[in-house]
This record gives sequence, structure tokens and C-alpha cells, in this order.
Amino acid sequence: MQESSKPIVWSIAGSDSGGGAGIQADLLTFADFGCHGCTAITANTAQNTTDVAAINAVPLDVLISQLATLQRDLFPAAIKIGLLANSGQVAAVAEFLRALLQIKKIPVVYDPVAVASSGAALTEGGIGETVIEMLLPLCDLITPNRHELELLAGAPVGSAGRIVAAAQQLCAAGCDALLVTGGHGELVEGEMADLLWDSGRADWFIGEKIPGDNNHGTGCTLSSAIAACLALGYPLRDACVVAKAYVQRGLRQGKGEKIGSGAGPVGHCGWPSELRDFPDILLPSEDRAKAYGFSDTADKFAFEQGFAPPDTSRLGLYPVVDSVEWLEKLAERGVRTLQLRIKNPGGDLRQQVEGAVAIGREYNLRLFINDFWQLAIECGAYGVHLGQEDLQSADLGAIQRAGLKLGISTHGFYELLLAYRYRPSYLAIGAIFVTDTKDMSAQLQGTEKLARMAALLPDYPLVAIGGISLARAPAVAATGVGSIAVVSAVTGAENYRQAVEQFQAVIEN
Ligand SMILES: Cc1ncc(COP(=O)(O)OP(=O)(O)O)c(N)n1
Ligand SMILES: Cc1ncsc1CCOP(=O)(O)O
Ligand SMILES: [Mg+2]
Repeated sequence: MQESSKPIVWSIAGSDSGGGAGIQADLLTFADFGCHGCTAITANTAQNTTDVAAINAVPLDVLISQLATLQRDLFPAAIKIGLLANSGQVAAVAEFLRALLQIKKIPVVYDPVAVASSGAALTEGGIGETVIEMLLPLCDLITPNRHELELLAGAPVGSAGRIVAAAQQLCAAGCDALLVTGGHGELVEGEMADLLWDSGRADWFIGEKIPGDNNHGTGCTLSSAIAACLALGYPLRDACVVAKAYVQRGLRQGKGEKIGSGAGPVGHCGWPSELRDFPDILLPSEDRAKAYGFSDTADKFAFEQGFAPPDTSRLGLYPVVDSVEWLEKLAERGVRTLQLRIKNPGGDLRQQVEGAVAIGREYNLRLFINDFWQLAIECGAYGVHLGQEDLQSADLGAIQRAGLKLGISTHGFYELLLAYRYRPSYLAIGAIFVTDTKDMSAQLQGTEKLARMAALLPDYPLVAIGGISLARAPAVAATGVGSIAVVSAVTGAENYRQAVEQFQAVIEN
């Protein structure tokens, strides 16, 4: 298989002669995400913004010859499937995919297009059974709207509970995950809510409803954006929130266009770089979750938002160390932000935290205690640093009431948005690079993705962590984050004093 300089993404879908949906929308989307799009056309639809005049399904040999030719030279990093016009096409594509996925496992996203936004049917009736039997088991994600979900599940989906039940039912039938889009009907007035059902877990992504008619092609665009993000190596949840933001940006920026006399195309407006286009990730502990049947009665603590801000949004060099001795040595060198991170505590843990707090007071440090939030409160620390898994078990209200600053670890767009809901004192993003300090190999971000995340929160205190050496620090600082957290680059340096000076010079410049 030849390596390509851009990820290759295939769209197996219909052509929309009106240029708003189908293959035409898919190619615009792939280009916006820096991917090379290839196509296998299933139907040459004759449509404009008001009407679908004909579907014109291509014969099976025409469809398969496109796929086979692409496979010989342009092997994909991900595949998006859209309109399949009849059961024969579903079966042929499924058979082709089964063989392709044996050569290499790549993500497959299927948007089960059934009806155009004008209301016209796009597929032959009765393809649902073949889809469920042959295609769903090969898909990593399907992205039905509520109407398509209803057709596939054969049950009404008029409430949040029924949407979840239908998603569960389809996952039991074989597909890995579903993103049920909510653009066509509000469960809560003014909110467009998508449900991601993945591995038995529900996530609700809530976006603001954008008034306007230019929404033709939103489903095609969403599924293509997800496929592109998966081709770029993003995990599924990151791919879904970035893709939703891309569509939201297209709806917002495209609403003033006038193309045709009916529903105009959604805009394709480049990478979503503004936070306002990203969805709120619903938290089960917040009141608003009740309307989506998403409240978790087992949640011990109420949702808390808004933690004390640090005195600056640029926290600078942030060494993370495992002893009071290191804290003192680094404080003496003029480091202001520090963390005590003890992973295997002995009987002297309280003493260590008390000692750390005392050094913090003496040198006027921004001193964070990792993990041990109760001790941090009891000893009067400046702040506490918590991981994602701590957000359910820690009493965030107690941290807030005690006036402690709160830093939260995140690993990608989804977790960044989720942690941002709490409005903590800072957000940490990692791991940027491979590191020997902690196995983060499944959560590597890289500087390109870091820069995209940092652009969403330009004035917020952001910390980059993981594998950051002095040589890599300039590229990290150039992403816009105001702080670089390091373990080994300082505590493992031959000359820690020199390392501190050099890091500080990079960050301050
Ligand atoms: C500044 C900073 N960022 C991230 C981490 C990691 O915290 P967490 O995810 O809780 O993992 P552990 O450090 O507890 O292993 C951190 N400590 N500091
Ligand atoms: C604690 C932690 N969390 C994410 S990466 C990491 C380790 C960072 O250590 P290093 O700076 O030595 O790579
Ligand atoms: Mg932790």
C-alpha cells in the first residue's frame, strides 16, 4: 500500500446535481479537513433545492468497478457511506467492504440516507433488513437522523428515552456506535441535541438552533467530517464533536446565502475554530439533563461551575514533582507554578502535603496538589489537579467553597469541552508527545491538534503536558498555550538549574 501525504477518504454515495448534498458536499468537507476525497457514485440523482426528480441508481457492476479501481491505488484511511439506492447496492457494498476490511481495518461511517430534506424518498423501500443484516456489522458508526432511526429500528422515537432505546436496539444488531442527529426536531426548545450511543454509554451534544433554511446536506456533511477526523486519527468522541461544530459553523456562516428557491446548501467554511460552534456536552449531574432523561441519581455531588481563576492566564513553566525537596529547589530558582504529584503515597503523605503548602506560602507559589483533594483542602493548598476519572468521585463543591483553584486533565476535544463545562482554573491538555513517565500512548495529541484546541480558548489558562523536552518546547509554546508542564525534562535533567532557565526563556519569548 502506497503512503499518501494526505489521508485518503472514500465517499460511497449519490451525486446531488444541485450541488448541496451527497458526493458534492462530501468532497468539500474532506478538503476542509485536509483529506483527499475519492468517490464511488451509487446514484446520479436529478435534484435541485426544491425537488428530487429522479434517483438513477447506477448498475452494480458500475458501482463495484469504481471501488475496485480505488482499492488498487488509493487505499482509504476511512470510508463514508451515504445513499445506497437499493438492496442490491447494500449487499454489494457490504460484500466489498468485508473483503477490504480483512486487508486492513479502517473506520467506516454510514449515514443511512433515506429521505431528502425536501421530504422525497431516496431509497427503494425495504432496504432496512439488508442494511441491518449485512452492512451494520461492518460499521464503526452510523449517523441516522431521528426519522432514519425510526425506519431502521421500526419503532417511534419521539422522546429522549425512545431514542436511546432504538440506538441500543441497533447496536445489539451489530453496529459499534450511533450518532443520532437532532436537527429535525427539538426535545428542548431552541436546542439541537445529538445522541452518541457508544459501548453502552450515552452522550448528549447540545447545540444552539440556528434559524434559516440553508440546511441541505447537513447529514452528508456531518458524516463526512466524522470520517475525515477518523482518518486523521481522532478518537470517535473527538471526531463527533469536531464534526458537529463544523456543521454548526456551516449553518451559521451559510445562513445568509441565497442559492435556489428552496433549502439552500449548508456552508463549508473551513476548520471549526470558534468555541461557539462546539456543542455543550451534557453532564448527568446538571439540572438541564433531566429534560433528556440523562440525570444520574447515583451521582453523589451536584454540578458545580466556576472555580477561582489564577492571577494570570499564562502559568509559565510548570514542573510536576514528587517531593517537597524538589518544590523548594525549584521555588528557589524562581519557578512560580508547581505541582506535588505523589503516585505511591506512604504513611507520611499528610506531612508531605503540609510541607508543600508551607513552601508554597513561603515562596508565594501557585502550588497544586495532584489527586489528594481532601488533604489539599484540609492543608489549605493553593489548588488541586484532578484527572477526568476524578470528576465524578471528587466533591468539586467542597473544592470550590474552600476557594481552591482547580486544574483538570483533558485528552482531546471531547474531554476539553467536557472539562470546560466546569469552568476550572486551568485546563491541561496531554499527552502532547510519547513519554516514559506515564503510559499515554493511546492519548497522544501532537502539536497540530494542540494548536486547534488552544485556538478555541485563546484567553483561558491552558497547560500542555507529556513528553515535552527543551527541544520540543518552542513548537508547544507556538500553539498558544500559556504553560508547559514537565516532569522528566526538569527532574531528570543533568543540570536542572540550566533546564529551568532554558524552559523559562522559551515560554517567556
Ligand atoms: C498539569 C497536569 N496535567 C495533567 C496531569 C495528569 O493528571 P491525571 O490525569 O490525574 O493523571 P496523574 O497525574 O494523576 O497520573 C497532571 N498531573 N498535571
Ligand atoms: C502526568 C502526566 N500526564 C500526562 S503526561 C504525564 C507525564 C509527563 O511527564 P514528562 O514531562 O516526563 O513527559
Ligand atoms: Mg490524577
